[in-house]
Amino acid sequence: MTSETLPLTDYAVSARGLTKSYGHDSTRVQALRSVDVAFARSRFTAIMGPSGSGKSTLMHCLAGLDTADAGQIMIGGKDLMSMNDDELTMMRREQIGFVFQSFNLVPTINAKDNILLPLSLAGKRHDRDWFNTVIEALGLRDRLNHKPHELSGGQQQRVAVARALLTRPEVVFGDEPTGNLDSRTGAEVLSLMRTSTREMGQTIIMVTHDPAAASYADTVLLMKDGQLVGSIEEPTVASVTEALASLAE
Ligand SMILES: Nc1ncnc2c1ncn2[C@@H]1O[C@H](COP(=O)(O)OP(=O)(O)OP(=O)(O)O)[C@@H](O)[C@H]1O
Repeated sequence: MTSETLPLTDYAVSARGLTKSYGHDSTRVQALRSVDVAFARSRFTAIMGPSGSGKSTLMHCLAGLDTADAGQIMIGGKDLMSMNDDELTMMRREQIGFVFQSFNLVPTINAKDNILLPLSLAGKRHDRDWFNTVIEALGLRDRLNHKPHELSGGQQQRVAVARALLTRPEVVFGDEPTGNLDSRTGAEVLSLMRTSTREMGQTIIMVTHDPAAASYADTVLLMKDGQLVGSIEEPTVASVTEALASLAE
C-alpha cells in the first residue's frame, strides 16, 4: 500500500497544510508552505534539504515544540493542534522521544537514571523486560552506573537513544543525532536506530545534513523553500548527494 492510500490514522505522524512563518512585514519568512506529509509506522525517515529550507521548523512543529500557524498534525491518531499546554506536555513525555545532537543528558545522575527519567517524571514504573531489551540492544549493560562525563560521546548518545525508546513512543525525533560523533561512532548509533525500527517497530524521523547518516534511513524526504519537493526510497550516499546537489541548482 502506498503512503497515498493509507487512511491518516494508520500513520505514526502526519500533517496536512502545515504553514508557519516567522517575523512580520519586511522581515517575514515563510518557513513552511502548506506541507502535507505522512510517516508510516516502523519506518526510519530522514529529512534533508539546504540550510533554511524548513527542516527544523517542520520537525519542531511535528513534535509540538513549536506551533504552526495553520494545518493539522496527527500523532498516533491524536490531533496535536487542538491540545492545550498540559495535553501537549503529556504527549511529548509519553508519545514522543527525542535524540538531540547535544545528547541532553542530566550530568548529575547515572546512565540508568537518565534512561528512566521520562518515566520517572511521568510517575510511571518501567517494564523491566523492555528495559533489558533496550539496554542489551544498545550495548549499555555495563555502563548503567556511569555518569554522563564518564561515558564517551557514542555511549552518551546510546543512553539518549535508550531514553527515547524506553517509553515506547509513537515516534522518535532525531535532530542531527550524530552531528557530534565521529563517523565510526555515528555509524554505530545510526545502525542501532535502524535496528529499533526493524526489530522493535519504532518510528523514527531524523533531520540531518549528512548523506551518510541519511543512507541509514528507509526514506529520505527532500525540502526546499518550506516545501517537500521529493523523496528517495532506500537511499544511498550517492543518491542522496546527487539529489541535494540538484536541489542547490
Ligand atoms: N525563530 C526564528 N525566527 C525567525 N526566523 C526563523 C526562526 N527559525 C527559523 N527561521 C527561518 O525560517 C526558515 C527555515 O528555518 P529552519 O531552521 O527550519 O531551516 P533548516 O532547513 O532547518 O535550516 P538549517 O539546515 O540551517 O538548520 C529560515 O529562513 C530561517 O531563517
